[in-house]
Amino acid sequence: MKFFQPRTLHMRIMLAIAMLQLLVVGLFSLYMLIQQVGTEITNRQVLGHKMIAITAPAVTHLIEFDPHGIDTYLGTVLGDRAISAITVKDGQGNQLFQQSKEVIPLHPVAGWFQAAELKPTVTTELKSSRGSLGLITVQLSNDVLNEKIHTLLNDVSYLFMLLLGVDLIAIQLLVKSVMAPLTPLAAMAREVSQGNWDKTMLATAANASDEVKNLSDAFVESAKTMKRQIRELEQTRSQLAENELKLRNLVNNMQEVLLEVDQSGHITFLNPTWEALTGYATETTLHRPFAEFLIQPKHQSYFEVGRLVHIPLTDLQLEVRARDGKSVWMQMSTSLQRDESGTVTGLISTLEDVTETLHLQELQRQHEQDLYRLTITDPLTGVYNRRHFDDLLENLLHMNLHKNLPLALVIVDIDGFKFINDTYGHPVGDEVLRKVASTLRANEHQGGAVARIAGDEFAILLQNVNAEEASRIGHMIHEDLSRIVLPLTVGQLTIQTSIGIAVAPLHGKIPLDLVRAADVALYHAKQSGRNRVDTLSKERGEAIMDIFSQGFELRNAISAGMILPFMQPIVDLKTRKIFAYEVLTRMRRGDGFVPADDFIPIAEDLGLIRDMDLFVIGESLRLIPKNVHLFVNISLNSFFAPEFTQQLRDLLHSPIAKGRPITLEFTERQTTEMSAEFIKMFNEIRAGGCNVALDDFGVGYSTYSYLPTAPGIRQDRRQLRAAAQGKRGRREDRRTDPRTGQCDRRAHHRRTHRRRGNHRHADQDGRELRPGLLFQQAGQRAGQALADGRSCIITH
Ligand SMILES: Nc1nc2c(ncn2[C@@H]2O[C@H](COP(=O)(O)OP(=O)(O)OP(=O)(O)O)[C@@H](O)[C@H]2O)c(=O)[nH]1
Repeated sequence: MKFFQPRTLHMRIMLAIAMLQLLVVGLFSLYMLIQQVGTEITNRQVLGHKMIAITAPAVTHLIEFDPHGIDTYLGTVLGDRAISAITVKDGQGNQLFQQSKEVIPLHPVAGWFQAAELKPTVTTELKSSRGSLGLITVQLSNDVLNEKIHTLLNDVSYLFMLLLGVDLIAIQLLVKSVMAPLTPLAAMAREVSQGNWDKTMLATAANASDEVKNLSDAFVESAKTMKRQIRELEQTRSQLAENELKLRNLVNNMQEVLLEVDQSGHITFLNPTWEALTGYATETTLHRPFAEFLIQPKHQSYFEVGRLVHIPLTDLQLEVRARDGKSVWMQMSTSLQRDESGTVTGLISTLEDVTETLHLQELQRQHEQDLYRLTITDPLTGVYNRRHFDDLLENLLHMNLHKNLPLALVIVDIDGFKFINDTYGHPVGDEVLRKVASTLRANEHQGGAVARIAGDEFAILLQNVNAEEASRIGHMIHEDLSRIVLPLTVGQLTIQTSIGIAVAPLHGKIPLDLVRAADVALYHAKQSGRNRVDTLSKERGEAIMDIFSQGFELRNAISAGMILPFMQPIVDLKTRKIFAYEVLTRMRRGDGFVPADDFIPIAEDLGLIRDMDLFVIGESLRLIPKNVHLFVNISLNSFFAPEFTQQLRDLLHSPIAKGRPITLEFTERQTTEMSAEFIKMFNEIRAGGCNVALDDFGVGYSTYSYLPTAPGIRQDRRQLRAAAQGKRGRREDRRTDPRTGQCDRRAHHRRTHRRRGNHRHADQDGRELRPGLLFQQAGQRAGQALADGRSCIITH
C-alpha cells in the first residue's frame, strides 16, 4: 500500500507535525468532551435529586390531604424538560400515579459512560408523620442531556478546529524558520554541482541553527574535499590523457609490431608498424586469425584455440608472410593475458623484424664456418690440416678407447715426391697432392677422417677398425692411389705410395705412441723398398721405435729451445791463447747434455737437420765476437732439404756474419753426389768469404772423390793428413747397421769425436792448435756456464 508522500522536505515535515498535532488536539478535544459530558450527567443526577426532594413533600401532603390533587401537581412537574416520567406507588405497591413522556434515546456519546453512572431514575420514599406512604420514582429525561452533549460536541469541534488551525500556522512558521537556512545550502549544493566553487557561495546563513550550521560546515568541508578530489581527478585525468597520448605516439612509432590476440587466436590490436613491415593495412588485418599470416604450420599451431598457453614467451621467431609474398622473420616476445581464475584470455606480444639480423647472422655463421674450415683444413687439398688432425686424434682416441673400440691410424706417404716436384714442377706436385687427397676422401671410411700432416704425408683415422681390417683398408687405399693417372703435356704420371698402419690400443694408447708406431711402420715400408703397406708388428716395431723415440725427443727439443750451440775454444799452443771456436751442437736432457753424435744422425734421418744447423749457425754468429774465427759443422744432408741453400746464403750475408772468419765444415756420413749445382753453391760460399772444409768422419766413401772437380775445398785437417799418408779414410771405422743395412753413423760419430777431442794438429799457417777443453781454465769456465744454465759460450 502506497502512502501519499509529499515531494518536498518542507511538506513532509509539515505533514508529520500536522498529523501529530491532529492527534494531540483530537485527544485533547476528546478529553474535554468526556469531561464535559461527565459533568452534564452528574448535573442531571443532581437536578433529579433536587427535583424529587422538592416534589416528595408535596406529594406526601397531597396523599394525606388531597389525593386528587396529585395528578395535577405531578402533571405540572412532568412538564419540566428534565423529567420524562413520574411514578407514585402507595405502601402496598399500588400505583397512585404514573405518567411519562415520549422517551428520547440517549446520545451515543453518553453511551461511552457506564450505565450506573447515568442513573436515569431517582426514587425516594414518601414519609409522613404516620409513617411511609409509598414511593415516588422520577425518570430523568435524555433530552436535556442530549442537547448538552450536542452543544458540547459543537464546542469541542470548534475548539479542535481552532487549535488545529493555530497549530498549523505555528508549525508552518516553525518549519519555515527551520528550513530557511537549508535554502542557501541547497543553492550552495546546486552551485557546487555546477562546478561553481566561489567562496562566497559557500558561506553559511548567519541566522541558521547550530545543527544547520554544522550541517552546512560539514557540507562545506565535504565540498572542499570534493573540490580537491575533483581537482586531483582532473589532474589525473589530464595526466592520463597526456600519458595516453605519449603511449599512443610510442605505440604508433614503435620499431616493433605490437600485437594483441584473443584466446581464439584472432587479432584484436595492431599498431601501424604492422603495415610498415608486412604491407597489410591494420584495419583489414584486425579480427582475422593471426595464423593466416604465418607461413610455417608449426608457427600456425601456436595460435590454435586453447594452445596459446604453450607458446614460448621469448625467443620465438616466426616467419610472417608479407603482402608482396616475401617472408619477414619476426622475433616474438609474449605476455599471456589471464582472467581472475588464471585462464588464458589472450596475449600481448611485440614482434621485432629480425630478417636482416638473421640474414647477417647466417652470413656471419657461414663466415665463421669458412674461417673455421680454413683453420682446420689444408688449403691445397681441402682435407684436415695437421693441427686439426692432432685434435681429432686425441678426441677420437679418447672416445674409442673409452668405449673399448679400436682406432686405426693409416699414414700415406707419396714415394719420390721430391722427384715429381723436381722433374715436373711444383704445380704438378700440387695436383698430385690434390688427387691423392680426393682419392682418400672418396674412400673415407665411415666415421673416419683424412688429414694432410706433412708435405706429401696424409693420415687417415678409422674408428672401430682393428688391425686386420685396417690392413685391408690400407691395401685398398694403396690400390686406389696406384690407379691415379695424371695426364701431362707429354705422357702421363702415375704415383706410388708407402703406407704405415698402427692401431690403438694395440700399438699405443696415447696419440704420441700411435703416431710413432704408424711412423715406424711407414719408415719400415720405405726401408723395405717403398710402394707397399706395412702394419707394425710387435718385434719390428720395437726395433725401429728406438730411432723414432729419439726423433720425437729431437723434434720437441728443437721446438722447446733445448738444442744449444757449445763453443769449444781452439787454443794456439805457442801463444796458449784461444785462436778460434768450434761450434758443437748439444741437446739438453734433464740436467745433462747429449753429444751431437747421439742425435745428429737421427736428425738427418728424420729431416730435422736443416732447422737444427740453421739455428746453431745463427746462434753462434749472434753470440761470438766478430773477430773470433768460427768453425761451424754443417750436415751435407741439410743441403738436400728444401730452401736450405738460400737460407744459409741469407745467414752468411747478414750483417752479423759479414767480414768475420768462418769455416764451414761439412760432415758427410754417406756418399754424396757432387752435382754441378752443389759445387756451384760451395764456390759461392767461398766467394762470400767463408772457408769450406769436408769431414767424412772416416767413412771413407766420401765426396773426396770429387775434390778434383771442386778446387779450393779444404779437407778436414785430420783427413788431409791421412790423405798425405796415402790413405783414403779409416776403413775400420765403417760399421754396418744390421737392421737398415747402412753405415752405423752414430758409432762413427762417437769414435770420431772421441778422437777429435784428443787431437792435436797444425793449421794451414803452421800454428799448432789444440781443442780448448783440454785446458783447465776453459774447461772450468765451460762448467760454470753449464751450471748457470746458460749457453756454453767461452770467451777469452
Ligand atoms: N708441390 C708441392 N711440394 C711440396 C709441398 N709441400 C712439400 N713439398 C715437397 O715435398 C717433398 C717431400 O720430399 P721428401 O719428404 O723427401 O719425400 P719423397 O721425395 O717422397 O721421399 P720418400 O718419401 O722417401 O719417398 C719436398 O721436396 C717438399 O719440397 C707442396 O705443398 N706442394
